[in-house]
Amino acid sequence: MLSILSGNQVAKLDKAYIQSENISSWELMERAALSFVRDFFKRFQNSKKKIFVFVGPGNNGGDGLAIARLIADRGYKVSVITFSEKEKCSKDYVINFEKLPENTGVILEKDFNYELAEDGIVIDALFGVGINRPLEGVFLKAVKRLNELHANKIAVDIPSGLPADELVEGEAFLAELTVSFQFPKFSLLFPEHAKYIGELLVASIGIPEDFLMKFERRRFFMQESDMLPRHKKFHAFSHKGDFGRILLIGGRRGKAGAIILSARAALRTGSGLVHVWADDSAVIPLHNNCIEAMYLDGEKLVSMDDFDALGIGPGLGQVDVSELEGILKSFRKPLVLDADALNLLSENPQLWANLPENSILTPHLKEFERISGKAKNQMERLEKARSLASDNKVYLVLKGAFTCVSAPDGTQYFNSTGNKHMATAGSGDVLTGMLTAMLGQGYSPLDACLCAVFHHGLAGQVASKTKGRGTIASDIIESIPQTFLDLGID
Ligand SMILES: NC(=O)C1=CN([C@@H]2O[C@H](COP(=O)(O)OP(=O)(O)OC[C@H]3O[C@@H](n4cnc5c(N)ncnc54)[C@H](OP(=O)(O)O)[C@@H]3O)[C@@H](O)[C@H]2O)[C@@H](O)CC1
Ligand SMILES: Nc1ncnc2c1ncn2[C@@H]1O[C@H](COP(=O)(O)OP(=O)(O)O)[C@@H](O)[C@H]1O
Ligand SMILES: [K+]
Repeated sequence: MLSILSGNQVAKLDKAYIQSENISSWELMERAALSFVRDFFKRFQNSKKKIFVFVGPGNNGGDGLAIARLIADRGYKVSVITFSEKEKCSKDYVINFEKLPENTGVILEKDFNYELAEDGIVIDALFGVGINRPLEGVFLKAVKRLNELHANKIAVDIPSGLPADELVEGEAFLAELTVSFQFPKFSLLFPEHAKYIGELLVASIGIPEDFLMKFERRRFFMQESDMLPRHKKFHAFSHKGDFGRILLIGGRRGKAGAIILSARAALRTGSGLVHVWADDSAVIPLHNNCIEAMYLDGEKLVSMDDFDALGIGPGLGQVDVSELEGILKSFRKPLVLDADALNLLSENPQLWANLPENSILTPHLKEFERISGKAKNQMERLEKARSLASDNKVYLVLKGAFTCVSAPDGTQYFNSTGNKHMATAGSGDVLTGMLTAMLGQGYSPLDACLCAVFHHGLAGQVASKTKGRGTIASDIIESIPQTFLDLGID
């Protein structure tokens, strides 16, 4: 798994890796620059726009100089704007400065009049993870000016001004694209920083995942390569019982849609048998929209033990707390709690005691706030999520961009799939169905969380390729099978 290191671990990582590989720090910087340039040309190949690279005094500036050289080598017109005399800059900055081709325009800040082409491309290599105070002086002036400019703007490693692990103070570069090296810096995952980051790409510089794990094992960024080993394998003689018999509870008082979405998502995730326990108002919509699911009247339910997994909450409404308490007491395996079930939990904290260990809770930000109180910002929210998961021995799936799965052992896993088009009614119900399906198939709760969250995001990406902002939850469901095909999981 890909670890997310804190900014102050980067220099240590760098040092250990170059020692173990017997390469120079310059070579590692060259790899970073090469991988940036690869992503850069995916977007700007054949662009006639003028390119301006703004470099700071440290290794982020060094990256910028190497990037300027590599772009200029391909015949593009590049200007470098630097703010510091060479003597005050890092070793690899100096090496790369001296390697700049002669046709690169180098402008020292004091000669710089800030008349930049509106239709140019700006590459921000002022500061990376080594920033240790808010921007001020000439750097602040430059970033403010660049932020007013209608040019294409790309940040190297992290938009200058953002600290690697904390919330920004003051000004920062507003990028449309951020190419972060090796792993996303923690602060790039905060919703508060969305406007600075634009699209986020993570560019490998070749340091293996297990090498990163020597430095950090508390925060991970989920990768496609993590999926295959976590998925369950079925064989030629597998029967529908092996694919799980699940029960979804919700869809009460005219809110059938939510539980139908969950049921359809569970079936598309490969669930063998899907039962829906709702009230009478759901019978006709269920039969019309999901003929594969079985309707169940709670009155006639004999034993919960018949089910491999249970998902409860979508469209459940405000049921009596004793009903939820009864269900929790009679089902002793990990289950999935979402939506109204989470609201009941927040209003009736005594229910925590009845939650089976390793259950999965899937709040969005508002539901999470009801459970755990207001948080000042995402950092505080993530800490609350971590404590809630470990104090109560549950998996907490805090939904949103970069959904975070907090495990009972305190580890946090951030999702790398999904996009803004998933912010549509019912997409959370889809996730509940997928999670319950995987639990029912015998995935461990951790594997169910990681696989369901990852595939759910991928399905959103697949759906939005053709539907864009018109993507609806049903499109996400219909795209689930493609995600299994794409990842080679049969
Ligand atoms: N292993 C990896 O992942 C690799 C990482 N690589 C790259 O290295 C980058 C980290 O480089 P880095 O450590 O040299 O820090 P960097 O961000 O350039 O800034 C430090 C300089 O800025 C200064 N300074 C700080 N704040 C300031 C302020 N507000 N206003 C003014 N000055 C300020 C500070 O000096 P100070 O003033 O504190 O003495 C120092 O001179 C990383 O982000 C990535 O791009 C790749 O090359 C390959 C491998
Ligand atoms: N901007 C976004 N980027 C990625 N995923 C998103 C984004 N917005 C929402 N999602 C995903 O969509 C789902 C929305 O869930 P939720 O808010 O519970 O929706 P609903 O209650 O309508 O079913 C979550 O899984 C969330 O991670
Ligand atoms: K930068």
